[in-house]
Amino acid sequence: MRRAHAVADVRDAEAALMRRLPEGTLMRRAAAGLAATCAGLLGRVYGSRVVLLVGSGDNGGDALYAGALLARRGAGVTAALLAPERAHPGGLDALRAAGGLAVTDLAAATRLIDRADVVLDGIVGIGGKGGLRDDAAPLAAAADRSAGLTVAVDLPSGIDPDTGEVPGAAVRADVTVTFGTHKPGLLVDPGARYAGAVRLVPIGIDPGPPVLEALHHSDLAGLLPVPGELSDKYRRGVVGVVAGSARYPGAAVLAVAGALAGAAGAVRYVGPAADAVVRRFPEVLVHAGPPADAGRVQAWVIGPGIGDGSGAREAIAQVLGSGVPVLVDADGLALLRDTTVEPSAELLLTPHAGEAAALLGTDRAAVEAARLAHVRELARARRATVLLKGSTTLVADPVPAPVRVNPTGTGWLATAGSGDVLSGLAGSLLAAGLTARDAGSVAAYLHGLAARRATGVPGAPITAMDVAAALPGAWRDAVTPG
Ligand SMILES: NC(=O)C1=CN([C@@H]2O[C@H](COP(=O)(O)OP(=O)(O)OC[C@H]3O[C@@H](n4cnc5c(N)ncnc54)[C@H](OP(=O)(O)O)[C@@H]3O)[C@@H](O)[C@H]2O)[C@@H](O)CC1
Ligand SMILES: Nc1ncnc2c1ncn2[C@@H]1O[C@H](COP(=O)(O)OP(=O)(O)O)[C@@H](O)[C@H]1O
Ligand SMILES: [K+]
Repeated sequence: MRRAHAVADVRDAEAALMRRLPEGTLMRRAAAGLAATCAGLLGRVYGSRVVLLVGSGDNGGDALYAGALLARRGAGVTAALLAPERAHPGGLDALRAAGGLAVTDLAAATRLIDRADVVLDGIVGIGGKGGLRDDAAPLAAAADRSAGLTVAVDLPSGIDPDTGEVPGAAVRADVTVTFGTHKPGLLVDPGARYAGAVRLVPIGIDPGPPVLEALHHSDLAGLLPVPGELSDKYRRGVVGVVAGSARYPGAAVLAVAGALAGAAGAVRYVGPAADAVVRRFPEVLVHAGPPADAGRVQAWVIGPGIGDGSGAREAIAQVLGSGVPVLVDADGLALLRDTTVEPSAELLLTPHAGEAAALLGTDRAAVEAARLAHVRELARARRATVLLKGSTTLVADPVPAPVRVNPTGTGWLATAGSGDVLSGLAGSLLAAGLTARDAGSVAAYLHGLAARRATGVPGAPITAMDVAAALPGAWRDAVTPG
């Protein structure tokens, strides 16, 4: 599991450790890790051109000490000082002693950035508030234009470390070297898009429980169910899928395709698209009446393509009161706004940003700009586990617990119907006995992995059915050791 901690906890942990260590130890550890990464990226340090963007805090100090280490190995290092009178004095002395230069003329610095092999962004780190200020923004733009690599110190300056919100201009990094632990803003979009490849340099701090966590490949084997000797199709769990309509039969087929690739022993389809479903998947049990009469299931998936007619309203009331976990997606989410039935078991909602916005009474752009805050708010307000789809899919519980962020996926997943496959898959895992939190995050992981397998490298358009077809391979991949 990859974990991210709140800035306040990082600061407390840093203070606790610093009381036990000689002054400057943590900064030296950070700078050494940073310099090692830069050296690796440069290949040959001697004769390379390195520009440091240095702000007024310790983030700039890290950049200066790392610059000093590179200068000692023969790099030409110049620091552009954004706040000359407040630049970290020890770092500045170290850089000068190693033969590096410091400039305060930011126009001259911009010209140096154009020709740099590596630009180190030490403008601001976890002490940053708001977007980049006016003097720093042109330097960030120059680094973006430059052919050299931009390496962010701790996090790209201008992104909010705790939330991933990007309120103004920000540095776009190719690589981020972060210290001690990940910061939530590095893993959640839009901030994650600015971070590039993230490398963690341990500095010995112990910041306690995380606020965010991402499943790692090695976590999957422990979470995915494996049938035992005594398993039969009912013991493995039956998932009921209420999806599709005469108008949208495809949604039923796609949700069922996802459900069949999950861990349930059987899939029971309920709705008017049974013919289309059975033609494609003869193994599915079908039922044309309401869900209450369909036979036993261990979890329901309801919503994709069901519309908002009276049958759909009746169906959502029935499944919410059924006593088994329910996943609500797509049209089902709109119906949830009017239903008065209290869920009788775990509830997992799988909105995209637009659907989450509608449930919260805000707009899509607001949700996309502050995904972490909105997923938490929706989980609290609806007393449900919420899986917010999109790039960096998030899964939040209604009770205080780290939010899960999905590390797999590709922009090619943004294709019609891929969400239906995801809801079927997650519902199947719910039926197999996973909690809503595990079912949602494991499904998102496998779904993203399947999409990557289907799209290949460097990537090409894929359909939702391609994603479903790639799920068994993704599952095998996920449980293969090492
Ligand atoms: N914690 C740890 O374990 C370790 C932390 N370490 C390092 O320390 C870093 C944190 O250092 P920090 O606390 O000095 O804050 P930092 O991020 O440099 O910036 C604060 C200054 O920036 C300014 N400023 C604010 N917003 C701004 C903006 N938008 N645009 C421009 N400027 C802005 C603000 O100044 P003012 O508002 O007064 O002008 C303030 O003085 C951390 O990220 C890591 O790199 C490591 O060395 C080792 C262990
Ligand atoms: N930019 C993106 N990067 C990665 N994945 C994305 C992106 N946009 C959407 N997705 C994923 O694609 C799927 C789309 O689901 P959804 O919006 O419900 O579409 P549909 O309703 O057509 O099935 C979700 O799994 C979502 O997380
Ligand atoms: K930075």
